Amino acid sequence: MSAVPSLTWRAPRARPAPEPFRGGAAPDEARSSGADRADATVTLELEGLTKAFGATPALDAASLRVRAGTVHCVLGENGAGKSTLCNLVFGAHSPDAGTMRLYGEPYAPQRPADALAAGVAMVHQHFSLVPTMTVAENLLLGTGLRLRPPRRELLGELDAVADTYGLSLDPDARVDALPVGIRQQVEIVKCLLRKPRLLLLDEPTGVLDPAQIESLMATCRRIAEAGHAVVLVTHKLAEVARAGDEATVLRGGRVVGGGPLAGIAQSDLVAMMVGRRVAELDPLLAAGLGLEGARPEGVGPEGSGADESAVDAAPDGGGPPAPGATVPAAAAATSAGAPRAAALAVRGLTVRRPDGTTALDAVSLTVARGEILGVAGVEGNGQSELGAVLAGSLRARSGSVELDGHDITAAPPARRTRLGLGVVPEDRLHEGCIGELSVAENLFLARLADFRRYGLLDRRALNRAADEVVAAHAIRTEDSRAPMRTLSGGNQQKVVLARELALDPLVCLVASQPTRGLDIGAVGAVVTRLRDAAARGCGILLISSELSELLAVADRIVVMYRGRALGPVRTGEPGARERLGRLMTGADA
Ligand SMILES: Nc1ncnc2c1ncn2[C@@H]1O[C@H](COP(=O)(O)OP(=O)(O)OP(=O)(O)O)[C@@H](O)[C@H]1O
Repeated sequence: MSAVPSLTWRAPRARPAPEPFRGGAAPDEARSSGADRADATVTLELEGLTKAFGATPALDAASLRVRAGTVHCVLGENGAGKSTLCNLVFGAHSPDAGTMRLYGEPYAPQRPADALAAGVAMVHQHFSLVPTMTVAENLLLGTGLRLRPPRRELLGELDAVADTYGLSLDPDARVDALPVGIRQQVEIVKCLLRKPRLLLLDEPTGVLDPAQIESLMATCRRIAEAGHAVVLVTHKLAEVARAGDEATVLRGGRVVGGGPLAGIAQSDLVAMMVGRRVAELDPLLAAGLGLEGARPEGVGPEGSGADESAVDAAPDGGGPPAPGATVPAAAAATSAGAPRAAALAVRGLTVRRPDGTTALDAVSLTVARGEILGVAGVEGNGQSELGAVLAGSLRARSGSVELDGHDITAAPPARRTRLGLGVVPEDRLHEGCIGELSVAENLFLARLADFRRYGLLDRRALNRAADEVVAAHAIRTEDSRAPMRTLSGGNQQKVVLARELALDPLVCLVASQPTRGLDIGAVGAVVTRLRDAAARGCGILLISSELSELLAVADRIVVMYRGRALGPVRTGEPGARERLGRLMTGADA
């Protein structure tokens, strides 16, 4: 284990007096006069805020103060109550007990419209845009019916946002044709157009690429420097370091610590988040958190002997280790010289988008048994389409896909699953699970027939089996019979991963952004499970926007650039990160 990568908190900033939000006046007069009367240095004050969902205590007597002119980070494990806190402030839920004050005035929003009228805007974990409408139509919807400005005015305001924050959008693009990172930017711009005094950002960076994250962090700083406030929910300490002034850490719904970041050591912050002292942070965990320098330069998984001659060089011969064989992770990737069977072979995949542009351009790649092949790239270069074609939800124009020697090019998803293809989709909520079904049903979605007795579903056996998986994967739910939609975002992700990793047989796992939204401990657990699966002979295609994570986990990495698969780059070779960076920007394409 190596030491925690060095990370310095920024010094606290001088706090300028609140001033009108750049680009326009406050939405209503009452707001600014309220602010004048009250303690202008505190934007939001929560006192004893409590919320339970049935028997589940989501937030337990939480108190915190968000000062004007600051970015206040809210941190904690999956299910700690972070989204619940934001939803209470945004009026999406009502507290069971406790009080809120906004700029010193009593504040009790009954619905999001009340919060918006008070100058509080929120970017949710999950998208709230209408996919079949254009960006402009969505933004017009976002302004509310009463104050709906004409399109001309909207375009002017979009220009102002672009000037101030560097976030420019094509107003005529249809939302469903946009990559997820750009969709998230539309959500953010929708909030900025409201000129909020308090912006709540609930894990906004999961779908953003590094440049977009940097631009969002700069946006947070600009809002704070204009005297307003941002509540930033994140699992990434690098973002806390980049943009935060103060932090509050939640665990099990309770505030367990926090304060100005200048006065908190990073190790103390991590200890507060996970509930125990962590002397050293595993580089893999650090990578999952987006901390740069998590792994020494050019050092990949030990002894990686994966074939690096060409993207589509298919190893042949050499069977997988026996299922369940306890091969150390590094050893599975080793077998230097011994060619290994292809778990997945993709040849010449070509996909065109509805607008005629090329999403995949003759992509060929091979994932060997026991290998973790990473797929890197700036968002929107074909990674999503590659994942969708492999999952069977998108048809390629030409090319072929073979799983363990079986042609699955035109196979429906169920046949792919039967043959041993696990899929963790990018959009877990809409494609990975069914919100209205129970956690247990979601965990065994493809295997419900195994629990049939006398033609009926043996729910008791199903729930018992689910309880075991829930415990093994540290999924936070009161009951495995609870509807999936009641789980926190990170816990939904854990369910999808647990289900796909339990497939039998599991020949290949296509995992798109599998650690997105996971807390510090869960990222480490996922990385370990992926390595264990590879050690058992499963091939893993790991599509991730976290280059550090790919460098830490994968044997080889291909880069998607304008629909082409470039590379591969072996993670162990010196200068791997630089080479990948050049491929991602097209410099070496
Ligand atoms: N609508 C709901 N119905 C039932 N339980 C809920 C609901 N919303 C949240 N919960 C529960 O409240 C607890 C806190 O959830 P919350 O979404 O606030 O966590 P979080 O800290 O945001 O987690 P994550 O990092 O995974 O997003 C969890 O146990 C969750 O299952």
